[in-house]
Amino acid sequence: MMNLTQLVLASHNAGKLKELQAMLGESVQLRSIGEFSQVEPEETGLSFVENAILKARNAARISGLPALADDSGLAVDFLGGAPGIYSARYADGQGDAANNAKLLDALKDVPEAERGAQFVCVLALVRHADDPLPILCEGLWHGRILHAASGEHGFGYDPLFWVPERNVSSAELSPADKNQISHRARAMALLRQRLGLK
Ligand SMILES: O=c1nc[nH]c2c1ncn2[C@H]1C[C@H](O)[C@@H](COP(=O)(O)OP(=O)(O)OP(=O)(O)O)O1
Ligand SMILES: [Mg+2]
Repeated sequence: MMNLTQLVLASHNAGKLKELQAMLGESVQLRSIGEFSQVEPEETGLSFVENAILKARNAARISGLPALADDSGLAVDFLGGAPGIYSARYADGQGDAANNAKLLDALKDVPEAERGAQFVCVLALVRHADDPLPILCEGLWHGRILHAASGEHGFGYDPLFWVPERNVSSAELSPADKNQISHRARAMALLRQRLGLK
């Protein structure tokens, strides 16, 4: 269907590259879009799907390679699904620590039972920039927002995301363990099926 030995990953997030490459194994080499351009496209979509497609098309255009994009984020029940597609920009571009501080503050007096949240991941694969039929796969991961950060692994909101099936924060999971159960792992399992990868 396409030459899948090399894909460009339409992401400037090193954490995603590491996780996705580990999930794909050695059969497919993920090259970072950072090899081709440092300019990040504006994520103007209103959904994870739209932003994933937009990033994938942009990377395919720049690199000339088939492109995989990951648009993901954290949807918090008490906040009506925010920060959602705006997760990376929640604290106006000040980065992960500021995003986490803002989230803790927004949930300051919210009781345990109302702290439910889910990580969302949409993967989009385009064969070329104008591909009329992108492959789309999504994964969700349900958990709860902790009252304080815990753990050193992962990236982004991982230190605040309590994983009920393991009783630890997602930043306390080993990378291998997170890659078995995360939103990204679920989306990637679907993508592998779609591509006929073992
Ligand atoms: O497994 C995860 N563990 C913790 N946090 C996570 C995870 N997955 C997504 N997140 C957070 C990070 C960021 O605040 C937002 C993604 O935003 P998103 O625009 O998709 O990615 P990004 O800007 O970091 O890199 P890029 O757009 O170049 O792929 O959700
Ligand atoms: Mg982004």
